[in-house]
This record gives sequence, structure tokens and C-alpha cells, in this order.
Amino acid sequence: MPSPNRSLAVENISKSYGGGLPVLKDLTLEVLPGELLGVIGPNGSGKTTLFGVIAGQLSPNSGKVLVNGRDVTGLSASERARNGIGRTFQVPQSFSNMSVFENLLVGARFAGDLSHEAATLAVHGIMERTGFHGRGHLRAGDLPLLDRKRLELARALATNPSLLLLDEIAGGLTDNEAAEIAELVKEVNRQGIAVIWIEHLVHILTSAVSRIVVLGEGKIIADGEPHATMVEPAVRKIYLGMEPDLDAEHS
Ligand SMILES: Nc1ncnc2c1ncn2[C@@H]1O[C@H](COP(=O)(O)OP(=O)(O)OP(=O)(O)O)[C@@H](O)[C@H]1O
Repeated sequence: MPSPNRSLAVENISKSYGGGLPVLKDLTLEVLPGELLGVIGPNGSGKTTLFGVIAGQLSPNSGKVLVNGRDVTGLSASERARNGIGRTFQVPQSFSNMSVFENLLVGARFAGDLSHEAATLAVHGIMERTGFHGRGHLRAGDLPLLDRKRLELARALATNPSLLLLDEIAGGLTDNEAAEIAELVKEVNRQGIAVIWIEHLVHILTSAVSRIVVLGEGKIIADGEPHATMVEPAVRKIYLGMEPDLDAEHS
């Protein structure tokens, strides 16, 4: 029986593209309600594919995805969004010709059958939480990168998720900006939303999350408390010479 005590259960997922070699190989992962989980792994290890399978943009070849105990494997991406899965993308998806407020309103109206008034109220609350208070009129396309990343996060929040998937939300930011985004992610998580965060900036991730999963060639090769996980031999082997900030973190 599926347990409703898991925010997310990914069970024995395999996925290949167009009959090629499997990109995800019998992968199983559980996330607890309110957990803040980091996911790392080399380029091509299957991280974004895993998000696609969880959020419903991709169908697995085998296996199941359960959200809050409910099997959502057969649901479309938009049905899953209405069932509590929010997602950001590596390339921000906001409508550049629309204002911050309008972008968020689209998300809020889409997520549930909210009246215009209720959606407007929800959007004002999200702008307050994400640093857009008094700036809802700004055109999304004119925002600097940090604000576009914030808006990407805010758009996902507007769909009222219980599970938030962040795909390299800190990518391209300076270290200080990435630290600001990390604070925002932690604040969102403290409000009770479970988060899975893919990020290449390992030191930013390890400072924010309570657990790290390391993917290698479509499998989980390590899973646990961030600092202990990062020094496991299998993880060091993968990252040796690839991730200079690892040693900065542990020296
Ligand atoms: N639409 C697609 N069609 C065919 N192959 C794909 C497709 N998307 C991804 N792949 C392949 O699947 C593998 C895993 O890609 P994926 O993007 O999931 O990895 P990733 O860990 O997120 O990588 P990165 O860190 O570079 O974003 C790669 O070999 C990639 O080339």
C-alpha cells in the first residue's frame, strides 16, 4: 500500500529516450513532507529527466510516481500541477512581455478554480514572500537575472504546490546572488513545502539542504546528510577534478 506519509515516492523508474540506452535505471527515491532535498550529479546523469518524470512532462518506461500517496503516473503535467507539484525550469519560462503580477496571476488562476479576487490576493502574498512587493508592475523581460530566477520560483509557488522541484534555480548567478536565492528557498521550505533542488553549485546546496542525493549514470550512488555524503568515496571519485568548490567546503 502506498504511504501517504511520503510527499513523493518514485518507485523503480526506468526511462530511455526513443529506444536508446536507459537514462534512469530502476531508480527509487522517497521524499518526506517538508523535506529540503538537494540533487547533484555530473552532466547527463539524468537529473532533469528525473524531474520530467516526476512532474509529468516525460512518461517513464516502467515504474510509478506517487504524490502524497496517490499514484500520478498516468496524469498529465497540468493535472499533476493541480495535484501539488510545482516546477521551475533551467531556462526561466516567464512571459517576458507580461508584468510580474500578470505572470503570477496566470499561475494562480491555472492552479485551482480561484476567483479573480482570490487569485489576486494569493499573488500579492507571493510577491510579498519573494521580494516583489511594490514591483508587480515591472515587465518580466526587463528584470535582471536574479529577479528572473525569483520570478521563476514565484510562478511555481503561485500554483500552490506541496512539492516544489527546482532545476538549477541558482545557475548563472554570482555567489552572493545564489546565496540570496538559497535563503528564499529555505524560507519557502520553512513554510511547509517539500523541495527537491537540482544544482551544480554544490557549496550553495550543501549549506541549504538537509539531505543530498547524488545521481551517477541514472542511478542513486549516494543519499544522506550533505557533508557526510560529499566525502563518500563514490562521490569524490565522480567529482574529483570537476568541482573545485567541493574541497573548499571540506578543507
Ligand atoms: N529529449 C531528449 N532526447 C534524447 N536524449 C535526451 C533528451 N533529454 C536528455 N537526453 C539525454 O539523457 C541523458 C540525461 O540527460 P539529463 O538532461 O536528464 O541529465 P542532467 O543530469 O540533468 O544533465 P545536466 O546537468 O547537463 O542538466 C543525457 O545523455 C542526455 O543527452
